[in-house]
Amino acid sequence: MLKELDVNSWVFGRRSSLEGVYDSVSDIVENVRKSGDSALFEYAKKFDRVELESLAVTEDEVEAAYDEVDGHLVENLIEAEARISEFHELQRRNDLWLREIQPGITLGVKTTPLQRVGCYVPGGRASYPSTALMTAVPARVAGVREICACTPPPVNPLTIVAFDIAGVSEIYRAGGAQAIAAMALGTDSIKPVQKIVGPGNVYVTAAKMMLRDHAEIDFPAGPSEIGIIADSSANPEFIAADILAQAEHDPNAACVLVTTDRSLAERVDKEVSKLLLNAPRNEIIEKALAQSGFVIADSMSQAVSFIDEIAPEHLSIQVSDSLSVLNRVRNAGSIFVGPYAPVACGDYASGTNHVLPTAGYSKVYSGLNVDHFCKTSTVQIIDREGLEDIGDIVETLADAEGLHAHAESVRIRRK
Ligand SMILES: NC(=O)c1ccc[n+]([C@@H]2O[C@H](COP(=O)([O-])OP(=O)(O)OC[C@H]3O[C@@H](n4cnc5c(N)ncnc54)[C@H](O)[C@@H]3O)[C@@H](O)[C@H]2O)c1
Ligand SMILES: N[C@H](CO)Cc1c[nH]c[nH+]1
Ligand SMILES: [Zn+2]
Repeated sequence: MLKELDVNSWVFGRRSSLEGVYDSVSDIVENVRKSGDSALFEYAKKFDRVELESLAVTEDEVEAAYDEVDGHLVENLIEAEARISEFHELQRRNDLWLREIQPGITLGVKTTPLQRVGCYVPGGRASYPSTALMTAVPARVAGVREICACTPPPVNPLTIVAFDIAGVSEIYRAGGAQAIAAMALGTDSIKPVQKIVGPGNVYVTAAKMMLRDHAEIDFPAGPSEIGIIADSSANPEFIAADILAQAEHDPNAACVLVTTDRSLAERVDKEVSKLLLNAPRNEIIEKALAQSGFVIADSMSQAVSFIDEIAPEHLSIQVSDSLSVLNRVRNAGSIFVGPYAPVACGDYASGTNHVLPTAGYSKVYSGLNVDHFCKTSTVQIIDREGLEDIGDIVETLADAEGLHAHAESVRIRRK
């Protein structure tokens, strides 16, 4: 079931799966640009098989959603929200910090939340109330005033409840590339946003990449991935369970086991086949496993460098000296250390964020956090004494650049 992989060609294949949908996504974007709301109604019928009556979810519908869902589920959502909020509160920066660098010169940084952001919450092959929390809670913690959200119809009432718990002010029934286009370009019903965050399938991710001139984005957060680094001390059943857990998201999901022990790879393979027999989403999993597999490394150092090349969305460390691997590894969206840290804990309830870069992008992007919803301005407070101190440098360098007016703006004050 799991085949041996070549790291380089696997990494290349992961990136190119997005390129395959750019043409169809650009048609969808153009249609939303031209026809706005009516394109959203049309695509809901075509892709989600829903005849929409309206795009916006009303306050009455939010109230009705609470009546529809089991109270026990709501309690669990509230508990998860509290854990996610607590971890994200720790990430908040001071609104303003100032430090006197020398007499007369004080420098600092002022942090300002974005005004209006859009959260995309997937809903094609599964519904994702947890992602409603993961996208909106950091925005709320950052202080964003207007948090709008799009998710494909029909919208699960639990997702509506999760939006409400997280503090979302506007919810729209729109999915896929068309939802991203609507939030980036605006339609009659959906006011454009400054930034779009949230995960989705290849269509959603391609649309985010294409519309970056109109709305800033978090990063490409496409089909789920797990990388596992393991040695002979690892439990093959636990590893197989983690593989299935990410594979069940999407036929384009991918799982890679990197190990120094070939016999572990064989045992994991057997466990995967066993677990698959009772997996309700086995059709999706089998497709995802077709682009998954294992890599045999000669040493733990080589295993770490393979993981760094793969740069997985999630990394599970299943080795005897896990802290040494944690210290050495550079590229992974979120890292799960030890046999009792399944990725599913981060998906729902440890408090960390599950919106993470995929397709090798954890080499350059961080997972979703409070900073994604803020921007900073540097500040300088300079008095006469401070200006006297740095005035010569400014005048000299400005003159050297031939920028007379720059130099003069200092000279005029020092007269
Ligand atoms: N990286 C992360 O942080 C993260 C987190 C959670 C989920 N995910 C991923 O999010 C994805 C969710 O995918 P999903 O499909 O369930 O939901 P989705 O909401 O991303 O996509 C559903 C939408 O895709 C569009 N679509 C479907 N087929 C299409 C086609 N042929 N052409 C154009 N558009 C089409 C439709 O508009 C539909 O509403 C999975 O890949 C999952 O692994 C990633
Ligand atoms: N594993 C997903 C990120 O790739 C997040 C998620 C949501 N629900 C379950 N899992
Ligand atoms: Zn998951």
